[in-house]
Amino acid sequence: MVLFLGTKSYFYSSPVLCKSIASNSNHNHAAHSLDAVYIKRAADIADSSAGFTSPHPNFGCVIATPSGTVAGEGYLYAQGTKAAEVLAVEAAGGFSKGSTAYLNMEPGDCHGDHSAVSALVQAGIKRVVVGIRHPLQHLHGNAIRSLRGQGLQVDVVGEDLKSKIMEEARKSCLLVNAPLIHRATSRVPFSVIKYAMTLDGKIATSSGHAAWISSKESRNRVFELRGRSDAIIVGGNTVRKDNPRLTARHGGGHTPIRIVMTQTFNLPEEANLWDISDVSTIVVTQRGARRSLQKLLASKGVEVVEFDILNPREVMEYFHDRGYLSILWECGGTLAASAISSGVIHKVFAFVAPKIIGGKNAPSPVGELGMVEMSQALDLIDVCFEQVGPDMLISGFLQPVPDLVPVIPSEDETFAIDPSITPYDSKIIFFYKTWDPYGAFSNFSPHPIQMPDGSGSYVTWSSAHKFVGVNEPVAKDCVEKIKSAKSPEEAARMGRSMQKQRSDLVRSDWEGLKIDVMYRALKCKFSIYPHLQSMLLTTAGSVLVEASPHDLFWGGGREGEGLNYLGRLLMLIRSEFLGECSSPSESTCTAL
Ligand SMILES: NC(=O)C1=CN([C@@H]2O[C@H](COP(=O)(O)OP(=O)(O)OC[C@H]3O[C@@H](n4cnc5c(N)ncnc54)[C@H](OP(=O)(O)O)[C@@H]3O)[C@@H](O)[C@H]2O)C=CC1
Ligand SMILES: Nc1c(N[C@@H]2O[C@H](COP(=O)(O)O)[C@@H](O)[C@H]2O)[nH]c(=O)[nH]c1=O
Repeated sequence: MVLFLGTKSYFYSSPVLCKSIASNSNHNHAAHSLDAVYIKRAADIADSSAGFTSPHPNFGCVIATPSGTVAGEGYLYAQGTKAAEVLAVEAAGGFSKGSTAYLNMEPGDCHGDHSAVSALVQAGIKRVVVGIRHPLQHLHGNAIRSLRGQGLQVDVVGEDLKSKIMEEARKSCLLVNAPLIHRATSRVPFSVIKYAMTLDGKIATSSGHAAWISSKESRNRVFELRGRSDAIIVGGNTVRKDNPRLTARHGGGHTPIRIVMTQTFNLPEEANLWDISDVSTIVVTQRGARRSLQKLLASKGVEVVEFDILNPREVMEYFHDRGYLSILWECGGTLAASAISSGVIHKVFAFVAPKIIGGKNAPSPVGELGMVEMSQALDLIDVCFEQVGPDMLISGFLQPVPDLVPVIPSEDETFAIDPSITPYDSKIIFFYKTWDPYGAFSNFSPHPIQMPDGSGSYVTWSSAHKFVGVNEPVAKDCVEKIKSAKSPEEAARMGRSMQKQRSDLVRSDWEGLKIDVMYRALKCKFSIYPHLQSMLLTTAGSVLVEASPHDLFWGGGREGEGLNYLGRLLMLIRSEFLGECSSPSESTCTAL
């Protein structure tokens, strides 16, 4: 764990202890470290306006002179205000000439406004470092192309600048605009669930009283979280029990709208949420529920939206279509469970107060999820711990922030990989667990192979390849252990754990090699097990996607954010079999 410094953000807050974001490693790429620092700084300042404006793209720009000193900074305050780049160039004045501009995100330059690009060009900026490309398809790459076209050197993190520290810097850029990125890659807004619970895991007493569990400091923090959201949502029971206001009382700025989700419409006629003088309220309900009360609330100015099927996913898709980027769920455990199991929650903020209230029937933050074993628990990613007043705030992601690299191949791309797929008419076959109908496509299927490892010896599991040829006794020992692993899972686990403990033992050319090793292993597997080859051939015309929610390189991710290299290779091999191409791996590998 490491202290994550100097960041003021909705998504990770300072000072915090974060479980897996940063590393203590020596920075091998010294040349990158300054770039990384300034890209992170650009992400930090981009966040400055959040909470005071509706969640919109957050842009920050830092201008550093050739000697590495900051000459100017700027961030976009709101849509339509001066671009971050313009402000930074103005602040840097004459020092801009020959300097480097660091941008957390490629400028949008939408609606014909090219002010960001023009400002950088006219100021004589020599080099631009871009944290992430613009996530919206129609803007993706435009500004970068334009800057390059006008002679500036543009380095995009993750493309032109690759290293561990650059990867961390890039992550800051992804996080600061997570809601926008979600909008570009998903059909639901970015959703955060926040709750306050006692040390014994209760969000209210058995009678339903909850004011207050968390401290004043924590509640002030919630006001800030509200200000960073487009809407706050609660269930009908929270309205009945708490009569909440759900306003962002953080000293001005953006005020989110309030949403109530009720099936029965069994709501009070008088409630704080029906006072829409400062901010509006939308009640979403089941079609036909208590029309007379609907009319009464409508007469007070409350908007009522009826759904044929009222569930969190339908509701989130509806608000996504209405343009909402980010939603804060402040409901009780009943609705929370429903939202989590619908897969619409991306981040959790849990305020834990050092209090014990007890109560067998006192509610907890998340109701029934139907899980029976701890192995089913949802693991949070990038967990942060922060003390807020007397409370502990624990936050983390339930789903990774999507990467921006296009994912499951586009129709054109797929056609190029495998011409048997007709664009516009392709079916997607997902596989993941070995017991799925196409589970044999998984690398964990029980079909061992013997494949040459490049050093004259044979290995069963491709995981061993990443340590092959490394002249270190531990690496050699690891290769031997992986070779004798009982199952592919065990081999993969050993490989992962060794890589985690001793990343220096992974062969230096592994990144460039792993796709080829996987290709050869798959070609071998599907060559020597005829029934697997037949199964692969029966999928001709379909897109194959490994539905791994965790592995964003080999798998397709939960929401299609993964690169799906396993699926791509299988499609390639399928088309080779269909075209009766042969490959050397067929003759050099065997079944066990
Ligand atoms: N400490 C904390 O952070 C918080 C504590 N609380 C406390 O929690 C208690 C209320 O918890 P809880 O009853 O779980 O309240 P919820 O906020 O989860 O409300 C549940 C209600 O949501 C509505 N709903 C609509 N659609 C769905 C759906 N698909 N799935 C589930 N619910 C749906 C229903 O309303 P309807 O019945 O109207 O149809 C349901 O009864 C109160 O005592 C409150 O004080 C609440 C929020 C935060
Ligand atoms: N009890 C509890 C919370 N409860 C949440 O806050 C809502 C009340 O908001 P408002 O009326 O705007 O002050 C309430 O309905 C519930 O959603 N929040 C917290 O941060 N800490 C707490 O201890």
